[in-house]
Amino acid sequence: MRVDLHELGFRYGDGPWLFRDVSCRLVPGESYALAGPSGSGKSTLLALLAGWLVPTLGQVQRPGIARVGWVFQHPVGTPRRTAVDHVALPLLARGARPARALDEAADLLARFGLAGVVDHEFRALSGGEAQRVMFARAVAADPDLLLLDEPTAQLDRETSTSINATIDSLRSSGRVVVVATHDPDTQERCTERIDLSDESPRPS
Ligand SMILES: Nc1ncnc2c1ncn2[C@@H]1O[C@H](COP(=O)(O)OP(=O)(O)OP(=O)(O)O)[C@@H](O)[C@H]1O
Repeated sequence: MRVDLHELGFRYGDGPWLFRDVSCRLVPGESYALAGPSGSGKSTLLALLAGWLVPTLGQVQRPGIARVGWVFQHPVGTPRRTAVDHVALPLLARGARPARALDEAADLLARFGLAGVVDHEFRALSGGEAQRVMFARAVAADPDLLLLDEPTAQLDRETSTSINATIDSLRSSGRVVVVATHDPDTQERCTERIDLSDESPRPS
């Protein structure tokens, strides 16, 4: 199980190149901080890793990756569905019984510091809470490749620290984790860095 990027390049239409010649191998057990200034193409690279966009140049190969989880910076949920229902859904899809799925979903939400909003409707959540609900939902789906877009941008320091610890434990549980982030603490906590801002060395 791995993700291979071969001489990857991308531009939207005939716009400027966001990046070119990105080659690296992403493996389980590591977490990759995708760094670079605003507009450098971090979210675009996540979309390429997810297979939602087709590279302009080069290739993305994902041998052994069956499930991809992607947590957006500005998540969209079902407004009147509760937080716990959002997280229970992938557990039900994986065959859990309803009562068990709800219990597990509530436990996951507690792990993300959301015990207090388990029964709140999605539309009543703050931006940071909504994103963490979707993070918990992505984890519930047991992804091989987990893509996170600015997971700490909307959080206070204490919650960010806890999210960074969660990212690290997901990494060590044998998934490929890629985090687009401006947060120096998240970048520090990740085991590898892919920098879209310059020609700094990239993991091979
Ligand atoms: N669908 C699109 N069509 C044309 N240009 C786009 C499209 N999506 C993004 N862009 C442009 O591509 C560039 C890279 O966008 P992207 O969202 O990947 O950057 P980013 O590094 O994630 O930025 P940020 O840190 O602000 O989230 C930006 O200049 C953006 O305006």
